[in-house]
Amino acid sequence: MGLTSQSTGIALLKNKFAIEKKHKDQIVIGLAGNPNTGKSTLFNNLTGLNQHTGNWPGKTVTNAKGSFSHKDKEFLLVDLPGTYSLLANSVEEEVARDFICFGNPEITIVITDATCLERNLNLALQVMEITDNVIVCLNLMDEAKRKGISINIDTLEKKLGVPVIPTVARDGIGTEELKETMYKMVKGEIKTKPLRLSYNDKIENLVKKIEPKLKDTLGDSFNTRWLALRLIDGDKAIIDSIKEILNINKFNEVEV
Ligand SMILES: Nc1nc2c(ncn2[C@@H]2O[C@H](COP(=O)(O)OP(=O)(O)OP(=O)(O)O)[C@@H](O)[C@H]2O)c(=O)[nH]1
Ligand SMILES: [Mg+2]
Repeated sequence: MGLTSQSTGIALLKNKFAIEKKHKDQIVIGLAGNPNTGKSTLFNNLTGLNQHTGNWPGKTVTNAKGSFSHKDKEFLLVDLPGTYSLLANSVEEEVARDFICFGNPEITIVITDATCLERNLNLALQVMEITDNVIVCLNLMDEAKRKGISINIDTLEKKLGVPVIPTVARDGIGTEELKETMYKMVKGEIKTKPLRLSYNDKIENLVKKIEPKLKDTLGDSFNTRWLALRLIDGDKAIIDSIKEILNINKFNEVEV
């Protein structure tokens, strides 16, 4: 048996989180957000009756996916479990994080509650550390308005370096703008420059040492800077995932 990319640990890990597409041109979009921010409402607005639910492989966490078309593109939307962070403190956080990191969605939309933006931006910043292709959706804008909260969308967009779209998902407001933004991002007409946290010299030096080794092993498929930071954190779930890749590789080499 030859060692093909299909039989390596990297491919197996990717397959674990890969979303089954109806056809290869479907564009996979992850929908992340804190609990109760309107993710499912937005998911229902966008996908209507074209939905399927099941479970994430090996987990009791529900996996809802649905499709919709906009212009000449078809999108496959994945409603991720509601989480406050991606630190993998719970099975929901682990699923959301592993999907964003290993499932390679082309875009991740972070739905935030505009009435308590500060808390919600924590998750958005974590997602923006993993991937460049992020859209921040400011939902519950009606509630924010009722509470006298006003948000300067342009300033927020400039600071975050990714598109920010205000919505009232319950009334379908902002959905068209969101679809158009996804479309333009896929077409390469919108370029992002996500705000990234910078760490002290000690950590950055460690990243410089670890990242090339990860690149040698994993190639360009994953965000190796982010993985290096997790290793420095001593993040057990990520260490296990990387061990899984290495063990499976060794196993395949024996089989060849
Ligand atoms: N006022 C207002 N209510 C909204 C809006 N979007 C969603 N809701 C309501 O907020 C509640 C929560 O919405 P869901 O779509 O279930 O939120 P979720 O993020 O999927 O929640 P979890 O899956 O439990 O994390 C529901 O009662 C919705 O009708 C909005 O823009 N404005
Ligand atoms: Mg939901």
